[in-house]
Amino acid sequence: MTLPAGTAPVKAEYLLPVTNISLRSAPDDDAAEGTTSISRGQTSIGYGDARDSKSGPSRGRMSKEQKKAQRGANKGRRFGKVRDELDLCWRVANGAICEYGAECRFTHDIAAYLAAKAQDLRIPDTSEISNEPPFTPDVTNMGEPHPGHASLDLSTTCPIFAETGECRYGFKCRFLGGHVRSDDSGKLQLLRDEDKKARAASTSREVNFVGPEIQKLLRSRKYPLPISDAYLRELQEQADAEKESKPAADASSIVVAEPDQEMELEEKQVLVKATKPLVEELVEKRTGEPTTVSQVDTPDVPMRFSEKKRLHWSGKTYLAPLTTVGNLPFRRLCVKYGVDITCGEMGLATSFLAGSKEEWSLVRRHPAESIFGVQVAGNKPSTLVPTAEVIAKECAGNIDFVDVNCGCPIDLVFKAGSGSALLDAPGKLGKIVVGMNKALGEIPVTVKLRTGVKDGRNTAHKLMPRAAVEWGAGCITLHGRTRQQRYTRLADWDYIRECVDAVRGREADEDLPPVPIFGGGDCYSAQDYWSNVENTGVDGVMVGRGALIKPWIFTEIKERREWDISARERLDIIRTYAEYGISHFGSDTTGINTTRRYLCEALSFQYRYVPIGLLETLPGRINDRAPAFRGRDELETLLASGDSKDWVKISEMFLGPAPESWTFMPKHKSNAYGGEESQG
Ligand SMILES: Cc1cc2nc3c(=O)[nH]c(=O)nc-3n(C[C@H](O)[C@H](O)[C@H](O)COP(=O)(O)O)c2cc1C
Repeated sequence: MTLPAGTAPVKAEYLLPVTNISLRSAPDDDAAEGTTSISRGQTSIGYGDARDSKSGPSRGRMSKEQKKAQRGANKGRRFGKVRDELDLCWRVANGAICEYGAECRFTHDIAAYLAAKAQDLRIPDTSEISNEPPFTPDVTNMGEPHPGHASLDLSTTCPIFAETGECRYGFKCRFLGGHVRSDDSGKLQLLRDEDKKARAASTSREVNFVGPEIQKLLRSRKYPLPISDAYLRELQEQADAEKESKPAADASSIVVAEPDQEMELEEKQVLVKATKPLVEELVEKRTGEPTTVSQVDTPDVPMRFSEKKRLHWSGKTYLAPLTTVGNLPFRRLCVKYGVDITCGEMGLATSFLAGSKEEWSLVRRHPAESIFGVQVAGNKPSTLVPTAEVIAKECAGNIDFVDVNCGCPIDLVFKAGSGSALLDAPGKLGKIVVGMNKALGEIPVTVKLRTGVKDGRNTAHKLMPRAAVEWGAGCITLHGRTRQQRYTRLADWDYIRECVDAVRGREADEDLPPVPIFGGGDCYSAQDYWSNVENTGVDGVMVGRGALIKPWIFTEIKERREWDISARERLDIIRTYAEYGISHFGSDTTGINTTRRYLCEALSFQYRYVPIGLLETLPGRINDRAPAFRGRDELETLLASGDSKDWVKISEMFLGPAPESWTFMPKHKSNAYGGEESQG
């Protein structure tokens, strides 16, 4: 049988009978990039929030394309919290005394709370998993029920307690039986493992908690920002001076003007002045030779470029920043499978400065993430530079780089002049990168670009040499697509090679050592990875969807092999994700169901993997559409299901039954679980 071009070459024996042969509907990665994010509060627009958000354009005001893009997508994705029936006071839950006493609005009655609480959970070991339905044992069967408290299973293991020697969820934990015992009087006591606690302090504790006090200071604009203030004053003074001295400007000394670029002449002149001392410092640092021009730095800007850390990233693997799905548990999973560099989800500078709790949660890092950065988006120095300064101060010692998003394609971000709009505003971008470099002290600034805004009008080859040589970017990543281009067309790796050449040429002219350059787009196998490195001269490939669909891709890349992973091994990955999710989101009822939601988001990518053992030719390709196929066993078939009800079923193997009140709204209406969408 001949399959249509662009179809994954699945061997005949795995294809479903001819009458059933249909291609799976093409996954919409544009929608995924644009609509996966949860609403992170009013001040915040994540990659996906733009269209999910109430503040997005009304349908009446949308363009034809916007309306088309929305068709079939779940616009108002909201994920409510699932709570216990009785709400136990947090202090009492941790064995402490609540100062509010009888006035507290939460219950202090532990026995009553436990009587109403859903029963303990147990995450089955993979050795208990079979390849046939029901696959996992009934996790609601309790191994060792507590004689006095029916909801407690003394045989269970709490992933947080097992890792850190204590569980911050105390009596609220859904694995409570794993860290509670009755004392002689029959009273329940929470357990602690002091040795493990001490050991875990450096290996398991997440870092970069920016708490309510700092958030409040930011909200009230009382957070001190001396470096940003000095830099912004400097820019302002230069702008004023330029205005006064008009038309004295010598246009020949000004940075290359692009006919289609929106930057004003004045703005460019300011940039030239503002960046000059920094360029000289950089040249001196990278060549070891003194420059001829004066290089006195602004006295109230303490950090000099010469103190910047250089990034030695050549040969390292890099997981792309991925809103919603690139959360901490997922990044940790990719570290387990070999990734070296991880980057948090995009956060908005304005939301960081507004003290948004949700935005500040994006800077959290797991100690397993050995090279970790935070990504910010914004449209001007006056928001991005202060954001960098706060990050440098609050995350000191726990952050390896800050990345500027110059690629986000979504309308609300683009129209505000942020994300990919910066590709057409080199003057502004230069001021942003230079200012952030100052504000960040020794922490490097990196930039992530698309090739350009419009098809046929690439700009990256002009921006990248300037970012490397003039603005002091510590690393550049280039996604080989324009803003306009959709994921259905392949990334332009030839152009990526041109951009690498342009940077290397400029560095050679200035006698500067190379900054690392990562290319990105469509990498789905070790073969893709290494051929892109060899053919284009990039230092590495940033992997996005390839890692979402097959988180083990980093092992393949490192070991230069294609891994015919079994369904059971994949289930092991899912189990690990569930454990990491609980560690991060919490082991109480709310945390379990938040983990379930993000696990389902992860599965909404993982189901797309067509096992390579089923293919006629290797390697698999990311853009191939899968015909309807069955796996080598029923478990493999289940893992290939695009039905969100199956993703929930898989989550139930590890997280217990989904509560009735729980809903999951995937990106497409057609397969919503639990909500109205699924019923109508
Ligand atoms: C679901 C999703 C979320 C994304 N979120 C971000 C983001 O927060 N910041 C960013 O710079 N790029 C984001 N991107 C783009 C990726 O980082 C990457 O550049 C792009 O997917 C191309 O790489 P790939 O072909 O390997 O997926 C996102 C992409 C997807 C599919």
